[in-house]
Formats: sequence, structure tokens, C-alpha cells
Amino acid sequence: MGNHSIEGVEAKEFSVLNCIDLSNPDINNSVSLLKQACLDSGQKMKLLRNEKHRGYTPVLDELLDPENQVHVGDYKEGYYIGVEVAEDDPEAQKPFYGPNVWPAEDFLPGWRETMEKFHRETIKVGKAVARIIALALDLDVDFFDKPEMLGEAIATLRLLHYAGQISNPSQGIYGAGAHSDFGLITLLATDDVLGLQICRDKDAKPQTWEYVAPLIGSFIVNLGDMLERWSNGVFKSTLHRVLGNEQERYSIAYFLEPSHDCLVECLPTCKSETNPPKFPPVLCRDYMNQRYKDTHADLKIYNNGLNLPADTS
Ligand SMILES: O=C(O)CCC(=O)C(=O)O
Ligand SMILES: [Fe+2]
Repeated sequence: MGNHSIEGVEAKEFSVLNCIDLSNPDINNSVSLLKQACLDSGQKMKLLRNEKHRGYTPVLDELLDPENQVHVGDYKEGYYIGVEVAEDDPEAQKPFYGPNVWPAEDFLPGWRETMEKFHRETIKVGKAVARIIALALDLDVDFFDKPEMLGEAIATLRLLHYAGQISNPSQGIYGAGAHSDFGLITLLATDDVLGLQICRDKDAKPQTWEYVAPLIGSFIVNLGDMLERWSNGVFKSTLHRVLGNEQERYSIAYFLEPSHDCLVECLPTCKSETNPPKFPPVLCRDYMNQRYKDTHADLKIYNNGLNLPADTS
């Protein structure tokens, strides 16, 4: 990370955050193992995500932009891995805590260990970025480190695979529909296939979309909707989408949200008499439940085994 102060730094210079070096040979290994797993669709459905949002999410399971996606979901499949909490631990009562869904060790040897390590290491990066955000908002540097914040974070790793379905915005076909992520920030690692686009000014009409150039060995940092709410719009959440071309693409998203019981409300440093809060306070668990419900297929559609949402392409 560079030594720039936040104030007065042009938005472009924030790309110095790309210099966080997390290159880890294990990750390459896990990507090839994941590819192997993707070839076996019977296995995948055995690992189907559960009501805690852990496990495999099939193509079209998620629909992020219902207005433009004409009711066909995202052409991506994924695998959610959250904070591992044993079934008999009282914390597992919380909607986003519980045991993960893991493939059998002999099916993907070492995979669980690699993913758990990635989860542990990435949260440290997320907290480091959160400290910079805290300073930029005139808060104590450790504001987001408190237990009710990221001390007991909901932190979800999601491995994503785009099989090469070509997107066609005029027909509402997207790798991932336009959206902003739900939480504080998302750390995104991608392969070298172009696909991710951001819209810098989400209120502009028409919207302008630009590709984000992949940079191997670095994270793209997307700002989430809770940060927009906390900061009263000082930080706008990043509107983004993925366009597929015929190339296969892989990415890893690490979504960082505060504790279940965190009340996300306008920060004292972001409001004044002339600038009152723009958003009502929300409880993190309620907000997350609603956002997942709004964007993911009802699990009941999978009751008949391999039934996927209708693909009208
Ligand atoms: O695959 C990507 O680059 C982005 C994925 C994404 O935006 C998401 O899963 O929320
Ligand atoms: Fe996203």
C-alpha cells in the first residue's frame, strides 16, 4: 500500500491498493482443483447451497438486476464459504453463521485447508482496508475492528466461474447483472480474462460502463452498500457487472460485512444539521437476509434434484 493520505488524492491513485501482495502458490493449485470439480455436475448438486448460503450455487441461481435481466439470472456458478461455526455452537443460530459445506477430502484433497487459509488471510486485508476507510471518515483507526463491527464479521468467500456464455445486454444476458455488493467492502481477485465493468456515476443517464483491467496477484476493492449508508453517501457503493465473452473466466469475491447485530446507521462524522442522514438505520442481519432473498432463487426450486431455473436463451 502506498503512503498517500486519503484527502486530496485523486480517485485514480487509489489503485496503489493493488500493491498488497498476497501471491500464494496454494491458490493456483486450488483453482485447478476447482476446475476439476466443475466438470462433475453430479458432485456439484450434492454440495448445493443451504439456507445459510454455504455451498454450490448453480448457473442462473442469482439474479442481481431484475430490471435488465428480463428474469433470467446470472450466467455464473459459484461456491460460498463463510465463517466456520460448528453446528452445536450457539453462534450457529445466527443466520449467516454455521458449518460450511465441504466436498469429501478424497474428492478434492487439500481444498478445504486451502480455502480456510484464504479466508483467514483475506479478512486481515479487509480489516487493513477498513482502517484506511475509518481514517478517511475522521473516525478512530480501529473503529471497524470492534466486536460488533468486523470483530465478529460476516465474511463470505465466493468462488465464481463463468463458463463462456456471451453476454448480450440488449437481451438482458449477463455474466452478472448490474449491482452493488451488500456490505462494507468486497475484495475481488480475478483471473486475466476481461469481464468486470464498473459504472463510476450510477446516477448518470445513460450510464457509462468501463472495463476494469485484471491485475494478477492483487485485489480489486469494491465499496458496498453498508459503507454508503454508514458514510451518508460520502463513499458511494461501486455499481458493477460482468459481461461474458466466449472465454471461460474465474474470480474470487470476498464479501465483508459487520456482525449480525450491528446497527448500520449514519456515522456521527458524516451528518450535520444541514446534512441529515439519508438512510434509516438497519440491522445488519435483517439487511443481509433481505438482500439475499431478493437476489437468490428460492431453494425449493431444487427439490427435484437437478432442476435449474428456466434458461430461456
Ligand atoms: O466476477 C466478478 O468479477 C464479480 C462478481 C461479483 O460482482 C459478485 O459476485 O458480487
Ligand atoms: Fe458484486
